[in-house]
Amino acid sequence: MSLILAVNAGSSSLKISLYQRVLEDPKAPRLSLTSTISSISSPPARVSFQQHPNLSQAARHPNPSVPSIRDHESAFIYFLDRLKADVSIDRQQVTHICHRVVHGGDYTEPTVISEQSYHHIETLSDLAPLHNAAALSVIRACIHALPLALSIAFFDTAFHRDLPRHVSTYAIDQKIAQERGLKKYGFHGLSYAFIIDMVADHLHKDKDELNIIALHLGSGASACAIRGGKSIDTSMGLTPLSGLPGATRAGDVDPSLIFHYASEPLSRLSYDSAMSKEVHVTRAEEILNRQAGWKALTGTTDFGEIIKKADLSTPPSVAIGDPCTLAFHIVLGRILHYVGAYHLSLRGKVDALVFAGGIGERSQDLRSAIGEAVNCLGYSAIDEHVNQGLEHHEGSVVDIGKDEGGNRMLVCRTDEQFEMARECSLGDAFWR
Ligand SMILES: Nc1ncnc2c1ncn2[C@@H]1O[C@H](COP(=O)(O)OP(=O)(O)O)[C@@H](O)[C@H]1O
Ligand SMILES: CC(=O)OP(=O)(O)O
Ligand SMILES: [Mg+2]
Repeated sequence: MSLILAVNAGSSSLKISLYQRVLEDPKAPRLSLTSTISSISSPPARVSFQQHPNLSQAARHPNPSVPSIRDHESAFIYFLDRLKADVSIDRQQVTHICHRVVHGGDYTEPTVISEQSYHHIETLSDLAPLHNAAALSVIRACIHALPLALSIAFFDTAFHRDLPRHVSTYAIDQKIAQERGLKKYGFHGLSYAFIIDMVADHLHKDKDELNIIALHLGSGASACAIRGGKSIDTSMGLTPLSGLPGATRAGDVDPSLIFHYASEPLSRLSYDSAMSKEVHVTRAEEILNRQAGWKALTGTTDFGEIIKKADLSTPPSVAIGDPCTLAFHIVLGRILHYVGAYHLSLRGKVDALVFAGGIGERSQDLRSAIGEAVNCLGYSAIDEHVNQGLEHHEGSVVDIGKDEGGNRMLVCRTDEQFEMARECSLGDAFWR
């Protein structure tokens, strides 16, 4: 039996799933166990560890906190210890390990980790300061613990490889842009690839005829306009900083803001934090990636907490005094900005608006507020009964719209680990 381990180092979490490859049906690897270690960036980290067949049962228990987890590497080592102690799986059966690597630069296909590809990912660390170095620390730990397994990197950027040139090009000197690879790359691609598959299936449409606006809203948040199953625009850019605000990321600001924000010179410095020991980021990147976002506005990275405290009945036109209400409206307003723009990019031919990610899947209040605003564009009104009780609905995609006449409103329980395991299982080159 071949086991595929899929590891997803997000900015605030480490999600790991173990699958069995099914020879007769390689596009459907079978889940054996899954673990999520969340709040890594705002300790104590919380851990869920669920084994098949008790997956949904275990999900109902609160996740215990584990103070010894300080970063992605210690989170992964904790997972390996649990695997050894709690599960009777022979680790030698893990033949393939899939790693989500956020920035792949000009690598647009899944790539076996070698000295050369490792170095390539390392050189891109400055372009994904919350991600690439963390993923590399887990890759090293994996190679150490499971030296015989094949480690493969799957890139978030790959999905956006065919962005139209006028979308991916910044209005700067093109000679410098090309020499240094300064363009819009886009991220959350594994999630968008999964979403397209699941939504096409749900709507009984061919993937290459599917037009959707997808919102991946988590600690990092992005929007994507998808036409004919392909990304035609997305809100993140050269790095995962631009576009929507995130837990600790500012999202779009006037680029000149940073020169007025910091009083000290913005010199290059070696940033030594528990999250990413080796990344060299400028002070500007440090401020905009780690000291901003809704954490800077409210003191918490947890958007669920913010929504609980916000006064959602206050319309944004009224002066907002309280930070949680302000943070909620900033996030809502920026999301609507992209939905409106992408509705136009797709010339109004949109099959569905899709919510995904930790916040998109869990925040009924944010979905309600977005639903109310986009109704004027022909999107179906939200069925609050379904929207508020999503946990009672099984499956990867749930319709939260009231009528099937308008553009559909869907929630997709995205699964980047499954997407990697599927691509790995289908990739003949990895099984020779
Ligand atoms: N009930 C909830 N309502 C709204 N947001 C939530 C809720 N539970 C968790 N979240 C948010 O989801 C985020 C994690 O999303 P996720 O997509 O898993 O993160 P990552 O970006 O690390 O992959 C948390 O930072 C938190 O803000
Ligand atoms: C690209 C990105 O921001 O990813 P995540 O949301 O997992 O941190
Ligand atoms: Mg994520």
